Order: sequence, then C-alpha cells, then structure tokens
Amino acid sequence: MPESGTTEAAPRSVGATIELEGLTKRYPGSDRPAVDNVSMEIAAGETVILVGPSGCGKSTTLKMINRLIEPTGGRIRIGGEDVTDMDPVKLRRTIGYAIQASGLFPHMTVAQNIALVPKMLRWPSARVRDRVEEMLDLVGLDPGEFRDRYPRQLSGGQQQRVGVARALAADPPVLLMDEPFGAVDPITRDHLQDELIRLQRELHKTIVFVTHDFDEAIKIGDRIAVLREQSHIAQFDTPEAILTNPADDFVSGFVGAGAALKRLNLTRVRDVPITDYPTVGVDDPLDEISARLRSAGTDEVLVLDKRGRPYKWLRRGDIVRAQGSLARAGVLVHDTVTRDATLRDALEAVLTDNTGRVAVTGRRGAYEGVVDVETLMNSVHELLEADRLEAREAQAGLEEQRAAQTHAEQEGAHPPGDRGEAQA
Ligand SMILES: Nc1ncnc2c1ncn2[C@@H]1O[C@H](COP(=O)(O)OP(=O)(O)OP(=O)(O)O)[C@@H](O)[C@H]1O
Repeated sequence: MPESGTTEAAPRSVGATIELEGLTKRYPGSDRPAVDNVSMEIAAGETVILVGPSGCGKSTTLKMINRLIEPTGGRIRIGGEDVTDMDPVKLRRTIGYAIQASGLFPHMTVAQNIALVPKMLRWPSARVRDRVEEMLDLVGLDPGEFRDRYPRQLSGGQQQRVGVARALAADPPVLLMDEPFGAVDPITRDHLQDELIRLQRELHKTIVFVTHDFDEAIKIGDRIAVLREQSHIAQFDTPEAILTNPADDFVSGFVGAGAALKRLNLTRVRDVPITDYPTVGVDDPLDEISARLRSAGTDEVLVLDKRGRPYKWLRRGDIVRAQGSLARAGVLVHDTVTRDATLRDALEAVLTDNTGRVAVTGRRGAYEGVVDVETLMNSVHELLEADRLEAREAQAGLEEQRAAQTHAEQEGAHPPGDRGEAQA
C-alpha cells in the first residue's frame, strides 16, 4: 500500500496499482452477466478511461472496484492487497468517488460535504478545517466565498468541483469517477477536464474514469479501455495508439470520423508558443489606456479585471466611443483556455470570441498570454500533414504487397488455396 506520508496537516498519498482479475457481475434475474470476466492492470498514478456504448457495463465495472456493487466472481487488488472480501465501508473510505451531478448532500454546506470522509476517519477538527480550505483552493474555489454555501447556491460546474474536492478530501490513493462532467455545458466541461489534468499532474492518483465521450477519453486518459458488451475489452492502449491504430472495426467505429481532427485533442496549449499581448487594467485611466494602445503596435488591447483575469478586448475605436467610461466599450471575453486545454478547445475559443486569438489563463483564471489563430492553424497543418504522410506510406506498403502477390500468382507458384505470399 502507498505510504500516507507523515501525520502533518497535509499528507500526500500517491496512487496505488489496481488489478482486476476475471471480474464478473451477474445481476439476479439476468440470463447473462453484465460484466463478464474482465481482467485489467492499472499502474499507480495512471489515469485510465473506460469508454464504450451505453449499457456495456462501464459503471458496473467501476462500482465493483469500490464494491458499491459486489462482484459475483473474480478478484480486485489495490496496491497489491486483495480487497475483494474486505469490509466494503472501510474500503470506500480509502477510495475517492465522484459522480455525475456531483452527488452532494443538499442539506449540508460545501465545507460539510467536503469534510464528510475526513470526519468519519476521525481526523482532528483543526485538520479537517485546514483540509477543507486546501481542497477548495485546489479545485479553484475561493474558500471564503464558497465554504458556507449550500449546493443549490452553486453553478453546475462549481458543484462538480466540490464533488471532486470531496472525493479527494481524505487523500485516497485511488479516485473513481463515473461520468463526473456529464451534466455540465460544453465550455464548463472543457474547463473541468483541464483542471482534472492539472490536479492529476500535482497529485499522481490512480484514476479510473468512465465516460461515453471518446473526445473526453482522449483528452484525459493515459490509457483508454474501449469496451464492448459485457465489458469485454476491445482495445486497451494509449490515445495515440487507438487513434492511429484501432484494433478492429468496433474500435474504429467508436473512434468515429475525423480521426485527424481528433488528434487536435492530443496537442495541448502548452505545446505551442504562447505569446505576450498588450494588457491594461480595468481601473486604469482612459488616457493611459489610449497611450498603451498607441505604443503597443496592435490595434487592440486586453483589459484585465481587478484580479488579473481577462475581461474585455478593446479596440482603438472603442475608446473614442467610450465617452469617458469603459463600461460599455469593447467586447467581453467569453472563453479562455488554460495550458492544459487541447488545441481543439483553443480553436473553439478563438471561434467563439472571434478576435483571432484566445487568452491563456493560469490559476484562478489569471491572464498569462495568448495563442493566436496562425499558431493554431500551423499546428493543424502539421498534424494533418503527418496523418497524410502516414496514410500515404500505408497505401504504398499495401500496393507493394498486392503487386508482389499478383506477380507470385502469375508465376503460378502456389497450389490452390494458398494465399500467395511474396517470394523472396
Ligand atoms: N441493478 C441492476 N440490475 C439489473 N441489471 C442491471 C443493474 N444495473 C445495471 N444493469 C444492467 O447491466 C448492464 C450494464 O449496465 P451499466 O450501467 O454498467 O452500463 P454502462 O456501460 O455504465 O451504461 P451507461 O453508459 O448507459 O451508463 C446493462 O444492461 C444494465 O441494464
């Protein structure tokens, strides 16, 4: 089992291995198992995504890992320890669990929700309090603002963040996530995905994540298990391998059309040049802003709010029309990306804001730079070019093989039924 470190206020346990061996679930009254004989090894600190069509058994597989559903056959080992027969309540205190629509208790405050498992584990109250603050900070919510709110006073995305904070509160080595971002709008969903990637870079938990969204799987997963009925594994590999080399028609069908464009999901904003852009503060005097615009050499500046977050794009003409106040001038920033966002997110943001660039933000949404549309287009071209080259090579290989086969057949060197391999 992983060490939980010292007994200080902020213990850090990293991920543990998960081994599923012949795991099977037969629901009473069904003539065939919902999950049939699944074996899988997940490394410590790895993020593994289970994807597959509705009803294929993803959730059942996931819930057997923390024994919310009792397996009818097979074994589960976590950190090398067989937990198949362990007290399920004890087991669940060592495994974080986050679900769609956050699963928060409505009559408890945010702080009480997050404190739930640490309290059950009888942590001293000062440590619980510190932990709640730390967790809220970790998921990008200001503790002062959110600690005492009730779930109904939060947006869907904020609820989901609290759900993740709660799942991580007792510092479990393993985190199970069942379509955690399934119920939020696409932009919030992208941001939550980015945050999970950032968190995981800090925390190194072992994460098993269920989704039926293949794009989400590509973005988040170190490896993806594509499942068919009864959780039979069609392919278990890295996103790159599944996109470029799907094991069979079922997997290609699941990967879907536009595999080249989907590769945009594999490149992150951090992988392309992020450049500086002229900025001004929302409280700066108008004449200073004008001077900044003149000296900037661009015909636009980015206005940051009091906390340094992108707020508005402001053009030269806007200042003239502003008549002394910025309130009605400029165009609000609708979408931003973090360094963990994919190029696809960035392209979408550029298209949403229609300014030719997107602002890149860091912790708590603070401005860090921009990525412009040319940079994005260059990367798209490079990706597509690489795909074309690969396709051309594959085609050339195929033609060579066929030519050799035709040649061999013409020579009549093969008895009937022989598939005609090329002769050396
Ligand atoms: N409690 C239950 N009793 C009987 N059958 C069940 C039960 N829960 C799930 N099933 C069946 O087991 C199969 C797998 O269900 P499961 O929820 O694991 O699938 P899933 O892949 O997570 O689906 P979805 O993507 O739609 O959530 C389905 O055929 C479902 O109808």
